[in-house]
Amino acid sequence: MSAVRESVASAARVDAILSVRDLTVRFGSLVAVNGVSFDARRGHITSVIGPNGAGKSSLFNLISGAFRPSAGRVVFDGHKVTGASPDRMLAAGLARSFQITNLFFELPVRENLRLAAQFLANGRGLLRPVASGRAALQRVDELIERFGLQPKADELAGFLSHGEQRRLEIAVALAARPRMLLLDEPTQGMSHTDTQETAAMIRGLAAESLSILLVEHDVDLVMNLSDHVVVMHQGHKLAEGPPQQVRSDPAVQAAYFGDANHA
Ligand SMILES: Nc1ncnc2c1ncn2[C@@H]1O[C@H](COP(=O)(O)OP(=O)(O)OP(=O)(O)O)[C@@H](O)[C@H]1O
Repeated sequence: MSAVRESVASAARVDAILSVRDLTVRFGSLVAVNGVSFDARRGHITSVIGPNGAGKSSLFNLISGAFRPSAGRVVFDGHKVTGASPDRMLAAGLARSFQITNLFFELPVRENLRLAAQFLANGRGLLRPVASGRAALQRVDELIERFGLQPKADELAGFLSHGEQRRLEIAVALAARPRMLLLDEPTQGMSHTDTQETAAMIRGLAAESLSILLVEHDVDLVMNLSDHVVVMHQGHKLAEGPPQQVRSDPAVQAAYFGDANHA
């Protein structure tokens, strides 16, 4: 490798908050994710797209620690976190929001946020304090305002609308001040208006230096939001690059947009 290429490669590495290398997961004879490598840069919105069954959710689950890879590694902020549980990932600064899985429906909105701001789970069902009660309450107030949840703050999470629950889910993921947020289809099941609001919210978070990895079906949303797009197809990485470059890549058009047009 030439000196210039080497220094460019090294600059890219310095800027990467998340590096995925040769990540692979097999389910029996099916290789759902097959040797996938990419970097997500600090403060950027990186998105993973691909047609149905491409391996997006499996990749998300591998990165967030829900699945253990058959091979490959995940490095977050310089630390190897391959196969670490979601709780350990959160403690390291990598939060995930996966549909509506982090909410206590029988508790008020405010209490859901307070628990997430004050404690981290340790994977054995035990909670360890990470912020004082006062600091946690301050964080809760910030998040309630930030996510427009003031009118709902004292309602039970189970009584919120679907869109509000998705918003609260993201607020809960952010309560412990992670440096990176993984989002799996954050606008799934949302109205057009809620989708636009969520997109603006994601953009706002990135503008405040939060690094974001988005796994998403909605091509237009991804193309509008992302700094960098990774396209998956049949478990492999098919292409990656800035949105416009990826959109015009003939292999992507054939494999992805062709399929999408006929979906
Ligand atoms: N836990 C599992 N056990 C067995 N096979 C699985 C499992 N999870 C996913 N698969 C298979 O792996 C392949 C990739 O699935 P995955 O859900 O990762 O794709 P996707 O791109 O997220 O698809 P979609 O957009 O439809 O959600 C599919 O063939 C799926 O059936």
